[in-house]
Amino acid sequence: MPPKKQAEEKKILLGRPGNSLKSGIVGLANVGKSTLFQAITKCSLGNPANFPYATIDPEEARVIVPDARYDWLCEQYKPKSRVPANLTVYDIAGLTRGSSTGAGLGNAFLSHIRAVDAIFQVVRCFDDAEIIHIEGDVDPIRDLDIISEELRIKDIEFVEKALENLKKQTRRGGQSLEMKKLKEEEATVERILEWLQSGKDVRKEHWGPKEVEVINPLLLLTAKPVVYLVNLSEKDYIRQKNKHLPKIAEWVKEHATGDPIIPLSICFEERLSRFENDAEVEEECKKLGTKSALPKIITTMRTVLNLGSFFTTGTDEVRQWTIRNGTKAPQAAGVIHGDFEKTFIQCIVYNFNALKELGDEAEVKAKGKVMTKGKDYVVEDGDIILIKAGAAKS
Ligand SMILES: Nc1ncnc2c1ncn2[C@@H]1O[C@H](COP(=O)(O)OP(=O)(O)OP(=O)(O)O)[C@@H](O)[C@H]1O
Ligand SMILES: [Mg+2]
Repeated sequence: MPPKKQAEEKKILLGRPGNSLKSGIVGLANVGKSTLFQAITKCSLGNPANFPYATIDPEEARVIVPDARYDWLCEQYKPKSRVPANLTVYDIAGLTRGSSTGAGLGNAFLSHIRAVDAIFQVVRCFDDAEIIHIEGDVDPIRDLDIISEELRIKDIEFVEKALENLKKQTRRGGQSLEMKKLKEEEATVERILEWLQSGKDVRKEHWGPKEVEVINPLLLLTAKPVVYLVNLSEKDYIRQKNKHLPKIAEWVKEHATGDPIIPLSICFEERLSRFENDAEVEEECKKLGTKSALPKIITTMRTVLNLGSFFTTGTDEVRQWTIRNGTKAPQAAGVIHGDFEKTFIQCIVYNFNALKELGDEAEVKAKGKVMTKGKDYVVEDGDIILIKAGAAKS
C-alpha cells in the first residue's frame, strides 16, 4: 500500500475539462440558498463598471473572484480597463425528502444540479421559529442524509438506465474492438452501480483513468465536488461556535472525506450586502470582530474545481484569466483567443510572486526571472504571461 499522501495525489479528478465551470447552490427548501445567492451577487454588482453582464438571468450570476494579487496588479499598473476572474453561480430550487421520486418541486431541479460542475450545499444550523423548516425542526445531520440520499437515488436511476442501454448493445456479442470497448464500459457501469447501491457517493472512490472516462459523460450528481456551507445565526457565526458543528465535521469526514466545510451566517451576509460601501462593511465587521465568509466561499469553490489563474498586465488592461491547474501554455493562450492556441509560438512568462518580491518588471528582468517558454510549458498559478502567436490562417 502506498502511503496515504501518495494515494491522495494519484486521485484523478472527476468532471468536465475546461475553465468555464459552474457552481450551484443546493440544499433543502428554505435554508437560505436564495438569500446567499443575492448576497454573493451584490458582491459582484458592487463594482459594475469593471464587470459588465454580471447578472445573466435571475437564477444565474457571475461573481468576482477576490484575489489580492489582482488588486495589487491593478494598483501597480493603474490600467484603463480591469477585468477580474469570475465564477458562475446558480441558485437552484430547494430539495425535499422524496424529491427524486417527485415530492415537493419534483424532479426538474435535478437536471439543474446535473448541469453544474460543483455544489455549494447549504445546511441549516440556525434556530428561528419564524423560519419554517420543512422537516419540522433543526437537525443538520438528518438534512445531510436526506440530500445525499436524494442525489444518490437519482444517480442509481440514471446509472441503471445507462446499464440497460449498454446491455442491449452487448447482447449482440462478437469479438470486434468496439464490442470489447462496450463490454469494458458495461463492467465499469456495473461497478459504479454497486458502489452507489452500497450507499456511497461516486466522488468518494479513487477511480482509474478508464473508469473516469466512463463516469464523466454520465454527469452524476454524487460525482460533483461539494463545499458544505453551514448556515449559522449571526451570533454563532461571530463566536464561531455551534453545537452542531462537530457532528457535521464528523458526517463529512465519513461520507465525503476531504470536502471543505465553511461556517457562515447567511442573514449576516445579507445584512452586510445592504451597506452602502466597502468602508461601512469594514467598520461593521471591525465592530463585531468578524469578517464576511463570502471571499473564502468563492476561492474555496475555485480550489475544489481545480481552477487557477494567470494574468495579463499592462497600462491598457490588467486581466485575470481562469484555467484548470496543469494547463499548458497554448491552451491557456486559447482562453484569451481561440486562434492563439493554434498559432501559438512561445510565451514570455514570470510569476506574480517574483514581481511582488522585486517590485517591478525591470527588476524581475534584471534578476533573470523572465523566461521564454514553448508549447510544453505548464502554466503555474499566478503566472504573468505575454503570448507570442503567429497570424491566424483564414
Ligand atoms: N442564518 C440565518 N438566520 C436566520 N434566518 C435566515 C438565515 N439564513 C436565511 N434565513 C432566512 O431564511 C428564509 C429562507 O431563505 P431563502 O428564501 O433564501 O431560502 P431558500 O433555501 O432559497 O428557499 P427555497 O428552497 O424555498 O428556494 C429567509 O427568510 C431568510 O432571511
Ligand atoms: Mg430559493
